[in-house]
Amino acid sequence: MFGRRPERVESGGGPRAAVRMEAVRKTYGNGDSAVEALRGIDMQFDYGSFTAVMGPSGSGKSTLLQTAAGLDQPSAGRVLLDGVDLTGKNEVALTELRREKVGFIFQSFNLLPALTIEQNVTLPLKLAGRRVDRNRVADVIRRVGLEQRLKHLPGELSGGQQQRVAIARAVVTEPAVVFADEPTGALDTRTAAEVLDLLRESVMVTGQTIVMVTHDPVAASYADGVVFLIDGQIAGEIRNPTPEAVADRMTHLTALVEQPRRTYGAGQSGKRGYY
Ligand SMILES: Nc1ncnc2c1ncn2[C@@H]1O[C@H](COP(=O)(O)OP(=O)(O)OP(=O)(O)O)[C@@H](O)[C@H]1O
Repeated sequence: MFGRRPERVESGGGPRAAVRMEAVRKTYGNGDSAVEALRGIDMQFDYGSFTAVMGPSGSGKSTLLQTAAGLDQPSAGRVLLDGVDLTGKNEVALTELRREKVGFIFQSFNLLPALTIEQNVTLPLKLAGRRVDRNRVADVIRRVGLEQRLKHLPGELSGGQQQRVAIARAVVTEPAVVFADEPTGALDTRTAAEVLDLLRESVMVTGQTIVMVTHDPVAASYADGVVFLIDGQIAGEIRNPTPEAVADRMTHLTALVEQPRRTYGAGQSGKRGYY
């Protein structure tokens, strides 16, 4: 339904990562006020995988997403996006790379209110300087079930419908990876399930790679795997997650984080003794 795309392979013929993070560190500020948001992340997101990123508040999920997407530069280590090393690239080059290789879905939809649904979905193609194939745009909008709404404005749609437009906008350029930041955070349970079904479908049918930050174990269970962060480090992984397994792990991790806070009053930049 989403149309097929050729599998991306390395010159050697093996599968390649849509995103690879090598020893990535990110420090905000300096001196006494420095916060180590990421403390040595080594991981990769394979083509065609759907990964949820979870962790307690302040564990570094947003920072991981921003560095993986080339929205922010690591303080150390490197990020390869669709095989391209982002290290040392200036803002203009990063913007071009993002337009070519990345799609975004946000909790708050972030559609442009004065543009129609069709124009919103077309925009990433125009920004990337690509030829706009109206049939293709219509097809992507049809796949998210909004073909009757092409000429409507976002304000005329429900939250769930707006998020479906955002999915169409994110996949229209056939990006190497879609980053979704709490995509169901503003939706009721049933609408959230519809949106997650669509994300899952784009992975199953077109091999879209998706990295999704979420606080919701049910949302995470739609992914192939869940990566857990604590204090800017990877604290484990679950393959083929169920909501129960994810919730259990989160309860355990949150207890680990809160225990030293209660005992020592450590701040978010403080070193904690649970490793
Ligand atoms: N721009 C910034 N300047 C200074 N510190 C920051 C900045 N952005 C994030 N931080 C800090 O880095 C750490 C990780 O933050 P991040 O937002 O990545 O965590 P998170 O897991 O996404 O949190 P939440 O679930 O609450 O959104 C936190 O201690 C946060 O306070």
